Amino acid sequence: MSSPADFQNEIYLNGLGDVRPELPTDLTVLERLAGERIAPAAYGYVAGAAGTESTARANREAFERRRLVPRMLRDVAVRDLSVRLFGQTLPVPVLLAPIGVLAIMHPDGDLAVARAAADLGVPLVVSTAASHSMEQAAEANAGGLRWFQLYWSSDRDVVLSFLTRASAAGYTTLVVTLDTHTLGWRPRDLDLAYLPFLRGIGVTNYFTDPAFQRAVGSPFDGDGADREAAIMRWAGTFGDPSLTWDDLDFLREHWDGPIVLKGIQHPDDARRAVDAGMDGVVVSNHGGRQVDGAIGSLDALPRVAAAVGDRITVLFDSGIRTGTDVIKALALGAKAVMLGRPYAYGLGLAGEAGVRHVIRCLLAELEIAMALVGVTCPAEITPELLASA
Ligand SMILES: Cc1cc2nc3c(=O)[nH]c(=O)nc-3n(C[C@H](O)[C@H](O)[C@H](O)COP(=O)(O)O)c2cc1C
Ligand SMILES: O=C(O)C(=O)c1ccccc1
Repeated sequence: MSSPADFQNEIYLNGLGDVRPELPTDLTVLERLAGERIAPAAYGYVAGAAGTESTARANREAFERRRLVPRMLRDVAVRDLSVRLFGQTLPVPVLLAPIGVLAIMHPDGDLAVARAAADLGVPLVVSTAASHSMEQAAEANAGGLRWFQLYWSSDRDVVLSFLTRASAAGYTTLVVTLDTHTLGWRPRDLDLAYLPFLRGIGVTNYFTDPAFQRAVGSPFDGDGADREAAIMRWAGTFGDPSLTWDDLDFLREHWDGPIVLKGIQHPDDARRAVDAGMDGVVVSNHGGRQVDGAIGSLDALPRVAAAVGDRITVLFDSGIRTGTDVIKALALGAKAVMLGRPYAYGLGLAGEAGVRHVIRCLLAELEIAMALVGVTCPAEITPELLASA
């Protein structure tokens, strides 16, 4: 049986034949490389964050501030990275975060990511704003575990249609993103006046949707004069800032599987998620892309985890860059984490191979670090592994 940590041996053995990895194995270095090689507007869209980007920095700083305290002589020869979530076994406590408009990184976009995820056994969350349709992504992800991320459109017919399509395409869990009913103020994109959607990227799920097509006026082929009308319709209905907690009943009624709320930072909101009958929350600040000055996501995690206890599942994202980051988030109460920007950079640098590289680096480092801090499985990762602040 191969394990993620074997990637380390593979790299060193390849070195005997003078073959070295084509991309950096430190994902923060890979991020810098992406800044040098990827077209500025596209790179800026991915790397950018809201305002002065202080929250994006706070996300990283919250990880830097916490330190692990390794334990010795605990027999870590046999490791099992799997976790049980919502009645499913995930091979690793890591999922790929939903990232829209991936085609700005590489023409294969979501298909390359979906293939790499299925191949490496990493569950994938496909974005509503994907560059390929959710059905195409599902096909590329055949045999993989996939969840669907919903941007809750102000057009309820479109929401219903998305839920029906997602269920039919084998998406098991619904991730509802609450923090982006409106785009944050993003100076990098504003300064370049660059928004991919207005160029028709990231709208495929809408353009292929029968309810959306009806609203624009059929027949609609996504071309010519129709196209502009469709993009404007998208811009006008993408989010619904009027939503409240009561609206969650609508989703419960129309989605059979687990529902997870993404973008939770306050413990009271986490409690409300429990009260609303949700199955989980993702502690996330959208990678600092929405509210500049918001709390670093890892700093929000302990109080959210304490608020919900074991009643629902706590997931985490925003700032995961290394295997030890995963350990820190799990130690503070997350059951699993979502990896964001790094895999988009991998995609931009080297397509599917780049995504594979990023995933393999993160998981290898995670398994190795788990063994070195003295744990054999995610359940053994507890707050005692952290130095008290
Ligand atoms: C380019 C880009 C596009 C994103 N698109 C979506 C999206 O469509 N849906 C969503 O819920 N989150 C989206 N996110 C947020 C990610 O799911 C995740 O919360 C964030 O990337 C975590 O921060 P990190 O990448 O710095 O770790 C996007 C993030 C980036 C960088
Ligand atoms: O760019 C984003 O952060 C994002 O999540 C997004 C994706 C699609 C539409 C609008 C925002």
